[in-house]
Amino acid sequence: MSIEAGGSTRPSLICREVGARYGLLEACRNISLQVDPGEIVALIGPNGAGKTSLIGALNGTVAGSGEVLLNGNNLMGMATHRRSRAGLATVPEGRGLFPTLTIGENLALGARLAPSTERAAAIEEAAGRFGFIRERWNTAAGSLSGGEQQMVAVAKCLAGRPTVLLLDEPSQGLAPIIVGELAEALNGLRTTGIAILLVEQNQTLVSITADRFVLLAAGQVVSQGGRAELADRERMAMAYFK
Ligand SMILES: Nc1ncnc2c1ncn2[C@@H]1O[C@H](COP(=O)(O)OP(=O)(O)OP(=O)(O)O)[C@@H](O)[C@H]1O
Repeated sequence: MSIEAGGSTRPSLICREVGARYGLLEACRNISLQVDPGEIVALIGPNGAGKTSLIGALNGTVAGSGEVLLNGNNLMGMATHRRSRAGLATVPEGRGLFPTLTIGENLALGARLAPSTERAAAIEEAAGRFGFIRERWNTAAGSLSGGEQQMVAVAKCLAGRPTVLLLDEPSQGLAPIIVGELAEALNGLRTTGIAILLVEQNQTLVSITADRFVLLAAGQVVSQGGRAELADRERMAMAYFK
């Protein structure tokens, strides 16, 4: 499926039978899922379920198998930087910022993935999504709070005008009020048509952002569902969240 966003047709992220391995250890296998434009899909599951490994197989930082289809191309087998160029952006668990560079410099680096004629506008747009960014433009990223760093990391990815955003545990270490701000920002990205795959163990963030969830356990998909099931907070909390 694809929708019109910002005047252009956006593709879905389609994963077919994706696996990830570390040598002989198979961290996940046969994962098939789809994230449509403007959709937020939460990848949930207990510690060690294989969520981060799946993200790695998608972006090329972990050995992967299967198909990762975006815009008619199979990204599996491509080098990581080529997958980024193809529109797949990742905010990794450690956030991936350059701590000694300023916010502005980090966004400028992110924008290098956007076509050169679009970079200035892409930076402007990404910065505008988070209130504090403009005010603290010349501040070193490493001196920001955890929540601010998380938002700058998202903005850095957005500056590259990606089609798909992979987010690995963005709420980790953040105060509840900051998680709320992050949720608001993620929900605000729907209108851009970006497809978001959100690895998350924070039940609040998942329940207020995700359109659908995919539940992994022991490296396999054991359940999938929509908002209705996500709303069953108690069952989810008892079974799968920290
Ligand atoms: N670099 C690595 N080398 C070897 N095995 C690894 C490596 N990273 C993860 N694993 C193993 O792969 C399996 C899946 O781990 P993974 O980190 O993907 O799970 P997860 O669902 O993201 O868990 P968590 O929520 O704790 O991050 C686990 O058995 C883990 O021990």
